[in-house]
Amino acid sequence: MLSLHHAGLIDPPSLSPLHGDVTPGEVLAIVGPNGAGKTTLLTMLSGFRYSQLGPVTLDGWSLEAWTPAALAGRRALVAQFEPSGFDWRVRDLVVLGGDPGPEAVAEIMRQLELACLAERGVLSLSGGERQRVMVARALCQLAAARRDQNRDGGLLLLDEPTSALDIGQQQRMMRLLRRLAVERHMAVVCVLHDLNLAATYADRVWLMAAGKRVAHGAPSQVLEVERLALTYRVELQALDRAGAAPWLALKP
Ligand SMILES: Nc1ncnc2c1ncn2[C@@H]1O[C@H](COP(=O)(O)OP(=O)(O)OP(=O)(O)O)[C@@H](O)[C@H]1O
Repeated sequence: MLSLHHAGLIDPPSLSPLHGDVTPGEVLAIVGPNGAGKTTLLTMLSGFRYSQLGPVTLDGWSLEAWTPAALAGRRALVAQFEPSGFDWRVRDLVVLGGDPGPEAVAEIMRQLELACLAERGVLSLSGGERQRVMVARALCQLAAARRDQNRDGGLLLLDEPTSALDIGQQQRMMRLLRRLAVERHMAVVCVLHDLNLAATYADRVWLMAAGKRVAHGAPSQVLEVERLALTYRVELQALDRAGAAPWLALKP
């Protein structure tokens, strides 16, 4: 379990103290306007940047206490902008962070519809294809560690993993993330700009604005039209869906 104990940052960008847990088996969506601090928060949750206030702990240990190798076996980050200098073959790139073996790699490639792209150079791929490759790489990293340590779980952090995907791929990506949480007992943290994806697939939502978490809870509690209108400075209309968070649409 990942826990924040009044964790935050002082340096610009600053993050106001946050308290809370991210638990295995759940999908947590982090939403908020541009510049709200979502990527900064994800960087702190992943241990690439340490909290300057209270600690962030993973399974009871401060992230600072983890060695890079041990941490790489427990959490994987899919960043918003991945370096793409070298024209890796897709098959080689996906196992760069860890190789879980041919069967597991083939399964991950199948899940992300990459099998037919395995021999291609990554620079020749479309934006959406490349985005799926980076998710596959993170899944291979965690699967390799799970196999070596003979356990389930892991923390998967993704920064806007659907930003380049068509709606079909968005649905398949979000369904995959849900399955990984439920069936593999992973904790999935996902920065999303699409509030309807957050409403449909997340168990909980954190709404960020100006470096602060301004609301958190179930999607139906957090994603209220009035709150979003104020936070995003947007005019929205909500279409009711029985038992679920309303479907949000821009007013013309
Ligand atoms: N090194 C830095 N020095 C000063 N300000 C920074 C630095 N890095 C980021 N910022 C600022 O901190 C704020 C939060 O950035 P962050 O990338 O976390 O936002 P975000 O919510 O992920 O935004 P977006 O939705 O546009 O991706 C932004 O205003 C950004 O310009």
